[in-house]
Amino acid sequence: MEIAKGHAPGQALRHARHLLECGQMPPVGLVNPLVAQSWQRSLGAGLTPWRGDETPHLSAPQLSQAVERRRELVTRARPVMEYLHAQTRGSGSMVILADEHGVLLETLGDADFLNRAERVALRPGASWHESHRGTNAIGTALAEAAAVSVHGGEHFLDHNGFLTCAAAPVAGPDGQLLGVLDISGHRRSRHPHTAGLVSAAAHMIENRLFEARHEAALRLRLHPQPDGIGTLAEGLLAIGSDGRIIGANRAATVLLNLRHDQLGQVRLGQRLHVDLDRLLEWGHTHPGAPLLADAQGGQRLFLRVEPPPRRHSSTAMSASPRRDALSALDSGDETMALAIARARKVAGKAIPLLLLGESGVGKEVFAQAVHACGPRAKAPFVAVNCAALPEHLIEAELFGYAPGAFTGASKEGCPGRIRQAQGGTLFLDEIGDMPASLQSRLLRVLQDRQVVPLGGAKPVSVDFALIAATHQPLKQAMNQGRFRADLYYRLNGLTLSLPPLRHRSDLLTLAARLLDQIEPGGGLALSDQVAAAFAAHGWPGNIRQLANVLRTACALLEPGETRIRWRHLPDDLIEDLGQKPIAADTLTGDLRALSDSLMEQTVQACGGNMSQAAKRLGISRNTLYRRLRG
Ligand SMILES: Nc1ncnc2c1ncn2[C@@H]1O[C@H](COP(=O)(O)OP(=O)(O)OP(=O)(O)O)[C@@H](O)[C@H]1O
Repeated sequence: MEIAKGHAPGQALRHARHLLECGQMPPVGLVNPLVAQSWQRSLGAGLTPWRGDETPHLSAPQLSQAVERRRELVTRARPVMEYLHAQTRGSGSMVILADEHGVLLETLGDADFLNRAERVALRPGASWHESHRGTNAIGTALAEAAAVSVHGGEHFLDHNGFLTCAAAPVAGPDGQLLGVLDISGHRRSRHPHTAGLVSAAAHMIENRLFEARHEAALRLRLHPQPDGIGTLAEGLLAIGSDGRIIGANRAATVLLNLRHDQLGQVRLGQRLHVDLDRLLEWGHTHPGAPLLADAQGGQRLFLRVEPPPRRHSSTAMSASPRRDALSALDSGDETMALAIARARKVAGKAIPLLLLGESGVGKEVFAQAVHACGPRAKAPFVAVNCAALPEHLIEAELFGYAPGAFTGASKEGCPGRIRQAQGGTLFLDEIGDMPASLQSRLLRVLQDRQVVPLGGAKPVSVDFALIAATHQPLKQAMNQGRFRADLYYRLNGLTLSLPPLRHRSDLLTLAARLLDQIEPGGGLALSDQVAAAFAAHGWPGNIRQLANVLRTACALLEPGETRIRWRHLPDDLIEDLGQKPIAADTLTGDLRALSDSLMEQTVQACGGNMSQAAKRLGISRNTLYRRLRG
């Protein structure tokens, strides 16, 4: 740690000490700035190079209390200290663990290099705080919260000049300084690698503390290089069941630009572009394999995912089952859950599915999920919107045509959508709008499992699963003669009605899932007021409308903002929501009154606890007080 300008290193230090002993601080540059600052602090504490502040040794009960207070640190540090001791055996040095006050808790090693008085000073219970012993590696590492080496005359007290010491602080998983690890020996035994060894060992202890603290959580190991994972340079993250980062080691805080005081507040998605469900799935299906992810700052990091052990399945996250496309549509509504269960039973069987439901309830999404969960998943899913095509084109679109079959037809011909679905699933959307002339042709295809392209004589065999959908009451259309009865019965192997959004009991869960799809892991949520208004709204456009509203709202969020509030909603929706306020008996249609009333209700629900209510509402306590005062 010695530096010298115009002096040989030893000379510079001797000169600096001479000045110190004459009561002067040496000029800048004569000793390492860290040492100079520490000397300054030592003088400020009233010490002189000849006299420390010899605080009494802790008594045995006091020492056992101090050890008890740092039991976790001592337990995790001991094997690492033993390892260090093995590495330094025979070098005449000691491995020392001190607490955050500089009190020695444990020592290991050869004390032969010490005389009797010195042995007492390096026994557990002694304090090496800077204010007692001036500049020394343990005290100065604590004061600087950084790894420090102090050699010979750099020690403030003259009588410690025979020592060479290297120390590194040890922080807990929440960044709190817990203590310091040190190797001290006779100055003759100085070794250039000691400082690095101590720092690496302190990291090792920190990682052991981290793993012990977060053994039940989802943990991520990260590094810019795949080979860096598993080394002391790796970042460690612990993720809570709600997706928040609850623990990070020093390397992870640097890699993710994270402060320890942000732990528990920042969500993983705010630092890494990853989806929590996907991470968990990866961890289970690819144990040990690194996954590449982009950090917010643009850096690419390799992650190793360690899912929480299964025995801790009480947390929501670890309990989350691996989901396929159909169960991903189940967010808690009973009617949907029943539809999903029934669809799952017929997926892959030669039973046509007819999906009924208002526009935007997710019929096509449902059909895709049925396809994805069946044995035809690897073959195409082909959707045809029967209402969107002019009548004369539907025929060509569906059945295909031979080369030059009609004016404007391409020379190569066209296989048609039905043949494109070969082996997979044909989804006929808005089947209720299919012209009568085509209904009979479609019926023939379904009966014969053959297609005759327009202008072609030869029938072509086809094999596909059929799912049809309509927002029209198809049975009524059949009864009124607008839809062929025989086709109706061909289509409806199993009819499932998907509920409109206003009838779904899981609207808010669905909204939360949509938000997570829009910004995976971003921790976006509706404010309580908006959530309450959404839950009471009629949603004529169903999930399509909700998804669009949320997409726009997310685009309007300010950077760092995660709550969707009134100001993020389109004016026409706010009007609609205002016309249908929730709890109509207690509220007027006025939005201000609506939100005031919600605030009061929330305060009541929180038993008058304003902080809790403010947190739930996503506003500051001051705003809540101000609004309630009126
Ligand atoms: N479970 C869901 N999760 C996420 N988004 C969904 C879900 N269901 C539907 N959506 C979205 O809602 C929109 C409408 O879905 P879809 O096209 O499946 O509805 P539909 O009932 O077939 O509508 P239409 O009858 O008008 O064709 C799409 O943008 C889709 O992405």
